[in-house]
Amino acid sequence: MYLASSSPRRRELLTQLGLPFALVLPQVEECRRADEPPEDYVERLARDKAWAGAAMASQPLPVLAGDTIVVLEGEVLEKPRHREHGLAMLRRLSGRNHRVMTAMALVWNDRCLSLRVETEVTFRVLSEADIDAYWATGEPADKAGGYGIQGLGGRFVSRINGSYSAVVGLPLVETEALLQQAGVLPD
Ligand SMILES: Cc1cn([C@H]2C[C@H](O)[C@@H](COP(=O)(O)OP(=O)(O)OP(=O)(O)O)O2)c(=O)[nH]c1=O
Repeated sequence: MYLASSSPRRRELLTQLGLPFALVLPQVEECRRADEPPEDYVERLARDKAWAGAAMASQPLPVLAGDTIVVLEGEVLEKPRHREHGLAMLRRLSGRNHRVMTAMALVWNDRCLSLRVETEVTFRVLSEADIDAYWATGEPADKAGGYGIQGLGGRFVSRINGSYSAVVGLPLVETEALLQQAGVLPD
């Protein structure tokens, strides 16, 4: 199969499912439509990435793609555009709960199956020094919500309710079930 993703985290997680895959790297514009609910947006992006990946694939094999967003009080926090944006995101996440939504899509035989997983994450209160020092590590820059639970950002997370692998970018249990449903993996 193919994984349509440039994310090293998705690559590592998919490896945990134990099936061989090749990469395709489609470019999909990530732009939320006016009034598009976050739930629909994240799933649309995953589907767009999978279809774009299928259009590039050189062999007729299944194509898997995903998207992750952070949602705070109905607002979508994507990747920080610059330092101030990243710092502002971390200030907003400080001492509060947010939801991480990850959608996965699989295109196979001209059909697309998709799913969405939601996880609740609680941050401890962050000081300005915490936020400054974390930004300076470079870790937040390419991550939805401006943090990585699997890295240095993990020390800000006081509680998680849901799937850890979904927060990192690829929900293992649900993705395995999706691949089984499509017949890519045996039941
Ligand atoms: C919240 C959170 C996000 N992330 C990452 C997962 C995703 O890689 C990234 C969100 O961006 P995405 O747009 O979902 O993915 P991507 O651009 O990195 O890769 P691609 O579209 O090519 O598949 O944020 C973490 O690694 N850890 C976390 O704790």
